[in-house]
Amino acid sequence: MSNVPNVRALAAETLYNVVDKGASLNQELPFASQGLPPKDKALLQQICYGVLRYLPSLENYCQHLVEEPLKGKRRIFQFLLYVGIYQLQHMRVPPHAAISETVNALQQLRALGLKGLINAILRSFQRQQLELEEKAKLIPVCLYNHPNWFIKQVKEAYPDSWEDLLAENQQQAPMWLRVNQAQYSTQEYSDMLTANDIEHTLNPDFIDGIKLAKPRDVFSLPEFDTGACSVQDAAAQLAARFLEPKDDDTILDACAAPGGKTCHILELADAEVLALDSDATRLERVKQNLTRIGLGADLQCGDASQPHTWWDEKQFDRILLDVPCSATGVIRRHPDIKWLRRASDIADLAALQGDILDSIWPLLKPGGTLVYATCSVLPQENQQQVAKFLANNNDVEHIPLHDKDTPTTPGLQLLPGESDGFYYAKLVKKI
Ligand SMILES: C[S@@+](CC[C@H](N)C(=O)[O-])C[C@H]1O[C@@H](n2cnc3c(N)ncnc32)[C@H](O)[C@@H]1O
Repeated sequence: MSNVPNVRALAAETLYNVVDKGASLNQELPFASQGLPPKDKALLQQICYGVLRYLPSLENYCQHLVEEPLKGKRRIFQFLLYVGIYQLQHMRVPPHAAISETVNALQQLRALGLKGLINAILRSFQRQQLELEEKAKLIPVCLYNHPNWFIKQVKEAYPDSWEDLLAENQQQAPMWLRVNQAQYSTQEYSDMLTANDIEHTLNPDFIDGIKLAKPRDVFSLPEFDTGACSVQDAAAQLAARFLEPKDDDTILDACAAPGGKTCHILELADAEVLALDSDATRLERVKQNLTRIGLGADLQCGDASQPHTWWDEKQFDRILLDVPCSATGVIRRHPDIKWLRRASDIADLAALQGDILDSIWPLLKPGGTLVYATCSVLPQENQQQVAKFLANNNDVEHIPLHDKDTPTTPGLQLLPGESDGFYYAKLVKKI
């Protein structure tokens, strides 16, 4: 027996932990990938992402193909079936190899007795594929491969573009770099990439950013280890630019971990930054990121909605509020979000965000700037949140970020495409 773990078995276990047990893919994948050769790591990632992207269709095919649903501990074999069908439907693996490797996974899963059943179901899928696909397309959840509650909310919010948004969520997100302006200009780093034959493009809407033609290992990027660039989506790179940090400013980054935006602020200005986060483990990553780029900030573990527990009563020149959110703008990067989030989470998150915004506002100096940000596409967490804040407070001046940014429909909403889905609003405290 080979000592190399079977990737399909690992994928079935990972998916079972995410979908049935509610674990996050971000935590499960590195764990499952431990010790795998790079090629198998990439395959495991591709299969897990793919199954999560197409989960409702895969479930639907199996409802037609499996006489008795696999329940309890046997649920893991249901996920193995999804892994097999996903390969047959979407990957370039030759069908005989997809089926035999999936059946071989049963050895690792200690269920050789199911060989005949899994083999027969996958072969039935092959025979009935076209018919099953047509049937599934009649059900909206399977046609769009998103949960019903989310389809309904984006349809309401974006009556003209909701289908494009859902289709975009099914794509692989591009890999963007943020050039550390304290070390190189974007053009200088672009030239370094060209000299290293690394294909990429620039976009004037994202002045610190470079989009790679293909994802690659970060350590193959020039001077990555000394902080010349960082991996960060283009939309996320707008936060620090909208904040406009200046040398000697005092700045609060109130929901800072893992620190992408903290680092960007410090790359743009020699400012005094307090990076706050309520999660001590995630705060550790802010430290690691700062160390790599060679810049420093004060780190504080604390709750942004309870400033009296950590604030020294000195107001800040600028505040970045990158609040916890539904992350529905980054489904391309985290397809598990579709299945981990519930409709009821949105109202809870909006209440928490409102609470944080109200609690943090007094910490801003008169004349100071606050940037509110989420990686959500849902108005409840974005425009509606900020419109309510503007209506309830008369010491806030709303600063438009584009032509249609008004106090009743405030902010800039980016939808997934060239960048991730993100929302920004800029507020200044009246003097
Ligand atoms: C969207 S992430 C921030 C990403 C970060 N700004 C970056 O660019 O790397 C939101 C963060 O808010 C933190 N958080 C959640 N509730 C919080 C609270 N009540 N107070 C402070 N931080 C909180 C989470 O731990 C999480 O790290």
